[in-house]
Amino acid sequence: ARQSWGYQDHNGPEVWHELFPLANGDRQSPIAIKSSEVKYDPFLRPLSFSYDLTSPKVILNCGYAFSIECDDTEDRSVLRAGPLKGSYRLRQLHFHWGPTDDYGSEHTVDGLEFAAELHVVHWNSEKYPCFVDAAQQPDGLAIVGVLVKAGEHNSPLQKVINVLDVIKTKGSQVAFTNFDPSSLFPESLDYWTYHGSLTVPPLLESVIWIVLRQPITASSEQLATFRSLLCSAKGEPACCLLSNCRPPQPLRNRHVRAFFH
Ligand SMILES: NS(=O)(=O)c1ccc(C(=O)NCc2cccc(O)c2)cc1
Ligand SMILES: [Zn+2]
Repeated sequence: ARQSWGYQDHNGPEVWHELFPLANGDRQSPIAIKSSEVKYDPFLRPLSFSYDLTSPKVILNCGYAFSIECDDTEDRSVLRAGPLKGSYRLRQLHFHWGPTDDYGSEHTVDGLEFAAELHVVHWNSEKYPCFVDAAQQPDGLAIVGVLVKAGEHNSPLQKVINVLDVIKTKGSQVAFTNFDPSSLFPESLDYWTYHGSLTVPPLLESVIWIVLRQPITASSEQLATFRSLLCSAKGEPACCLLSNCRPPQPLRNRHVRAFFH
């Protein structure tokens, strides 16, 4: 069978459409946010989230990133309000990064690329019975995107970085709990919002994106640790996951709304 997808030339974002035709859809993510073209929407509300420290359960190397997987069998950690109707249950959080500190975010702002990007993934547990079902619906998922720029050491992030050496190879995982995902949020919860998709295959167009305006920082050393993860499994020739960011996709017939003036 054809190689599965990845981030190298032979299986990366430029050829995903061969296996996943949605890649050329009309509400794909990420996008290039142009602040001059966003529209302030007075009906948008402040974001409201409440995360239970014990929701995170494991951290795993899924081959294209590492993700902190949460127990989403009940409504213990939820995101509400903002652009959302109802409440969205926390599922997992993960990062995207690039080969150097000069780029690696997925969303860009006024042409600016950041070093990395955090995605906090939630699904509409009021309307749908599980994540997989919600992922098939236009209002099924809500993902908070946090831009990461190279700079000061990030101490809440260090708790995550400290375990990456234990999940070096694809498919490895380790227990990871007593962690508050909101400890990674910036002080301001100002955001842009638009309707988009998953940024990796299956690229489903089921995401209400909430991109925070204020970036967080991470040190160059912390960012370098991301790149030391392997996309190869144990026993395979080592292949570093140097980059796992998809470039911005056409905006097509979409508008980006701002919560702030
Ligand atoms: N980069 S992203 O935040 O858009 C993102 C979030 C979640 C996922 C994800 O959960 N993928 C696995 C998946 C998705 C839909 C249906 C499935 O059965 C599995 C992928 C990308
Ligand atoms: Zn992501």
